Amino acid sequence: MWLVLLAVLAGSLLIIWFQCCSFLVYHLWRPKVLEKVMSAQGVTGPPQKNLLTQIWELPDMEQVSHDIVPHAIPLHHACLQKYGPLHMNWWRVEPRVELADIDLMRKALLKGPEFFGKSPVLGMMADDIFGGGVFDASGRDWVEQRRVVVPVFHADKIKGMVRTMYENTQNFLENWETLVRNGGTGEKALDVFPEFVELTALIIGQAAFGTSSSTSIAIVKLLRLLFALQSQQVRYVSLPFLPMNRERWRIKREIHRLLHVEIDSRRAFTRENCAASHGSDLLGTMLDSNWDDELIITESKTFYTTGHMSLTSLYSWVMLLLAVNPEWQEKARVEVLELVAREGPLDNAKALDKLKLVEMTIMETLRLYPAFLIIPRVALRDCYVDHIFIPKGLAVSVHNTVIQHSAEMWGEDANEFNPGRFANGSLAASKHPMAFMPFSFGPRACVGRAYSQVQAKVVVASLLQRFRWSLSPDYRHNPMAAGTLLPKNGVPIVLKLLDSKTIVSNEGNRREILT
Ligand code: HEM
Repeated sequence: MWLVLLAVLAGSLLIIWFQCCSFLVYHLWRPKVLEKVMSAQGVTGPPQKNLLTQIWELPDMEQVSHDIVPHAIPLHHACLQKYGPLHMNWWRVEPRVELADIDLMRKALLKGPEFFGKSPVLGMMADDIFGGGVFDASGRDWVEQRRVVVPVFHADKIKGMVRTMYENTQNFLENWETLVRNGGTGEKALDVFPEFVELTALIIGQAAFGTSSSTSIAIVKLLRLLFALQSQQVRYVSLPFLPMNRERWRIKREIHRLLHVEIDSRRAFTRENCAASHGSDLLGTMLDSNWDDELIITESKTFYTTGHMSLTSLYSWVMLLLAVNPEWQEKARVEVLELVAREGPLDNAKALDKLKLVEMTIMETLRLYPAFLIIPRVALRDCYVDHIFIPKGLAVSVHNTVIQHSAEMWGEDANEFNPGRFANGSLAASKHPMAFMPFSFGPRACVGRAYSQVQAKVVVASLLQRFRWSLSPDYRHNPMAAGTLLPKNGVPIVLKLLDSKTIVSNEGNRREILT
């Protein structure tokens, strides 16, 4: 009996000892070694700081300024000013090399999956959602997952999704019209941010999983709750008995239950119809690839999240920018109404291709308010980025937003809203063809790029076709990087129905629009 107790005690002590050692190695010794390797190359920076805590306390901006870098990532901004476009910094215990030099950024992003992966420190922030999926994975796992999911979001496949996007958007905006009409005053103030969460959720649910609107919205709302709880957990303390963590696990179980129901019903449908395939959408493709249920659930969480988060932010920022730039709102509306009058409903890819001003507006919004402020990587093995030696385990931050706001790249009006700069396409819009990178580039570039570009045109064109809007006096400007760059206080907008069928065309002539 005593011997058993002694053995258990010794075993426990050994485990604790190992854990302490690995904590010391990975959290104290290894980071310092990495820092030293970089400082030997002349790449230095400030002492260790916890950069992640800052965003939650940021006060609102005094006015609607698009110069968001000093506001949304103030410590990074200050360090870039002080130490230049190549320096060292810390995210919690993780040393990182910060890159804001366009050529180094390009070379880092083009590195293959054998060299660069995703950082475990970032993974910790949203592990419940992304952990193990294509957004988070590295190395071979990532290669296999990406091989399966990329074809589903190929530009040619997206053309077949336009109708789904269009119909869902029209139905959704009809509810907005009813709200305005029922208001009695001819206008209605609405925080559009939570509205776009629902719209993007139901589109990704139907386009990628064939799921009903109510289930898609339920899944996305639970994922948002989970994300918020896990971010708080990183912010405070991670203890299993905290009610916050019990709530986290409850929500996670419920999301998994809902996704299991979807997987089972797709399997049953395929069996009952003796079909050779489970379908060509994302869910069908994953099932046909014989992935196990756990991986399908992880990937489903990834796509429900990526499929709604960035687009919700994009539409909110578009509405803000067009509200404070009414002349651009009017120009883009004329383009939409004229196209509809000529070609009928914008429910097909061919018609959407003709929306040039709308496209320029979307690009300018993504330049000023990109979904991700920094693109993170971690070296999976010793390698070089240009002449700089990057030791295995060192994290790398690519400062895409800094470049997208750089006066050197975009001219003195870099922080102004001017969609006109994209008149000749994104490559010619700045001094460097790579300076516009909201979807990143290289092997890990956004999987949902074509999907987003098409859906954004459908949604923005539909908004312009139905409403004229201005900013509510309640709006408080606070772009905050919480997962994606989102408006911390929402975007309350005053909506009005288009009151006249006659508009001024972009050439300045009055023209009848027959819609
Ligand atoms: C405005 C919309 C969007 C923007 C600006 C955006 C931007 C990005 C960026 C910057 C990355 C990181 C790339 C990197 O690490 O180099 C990314 C990754 C990713 N995005 Fe998007 N995204 C958008 C919408 C979407 C949508 C709608 C989906 C899904 C339907 C999606 C799926 C993904 C996935 C799966 C990844 C991970 C790719 C990988 O690591 O291999 N995104 N996105």
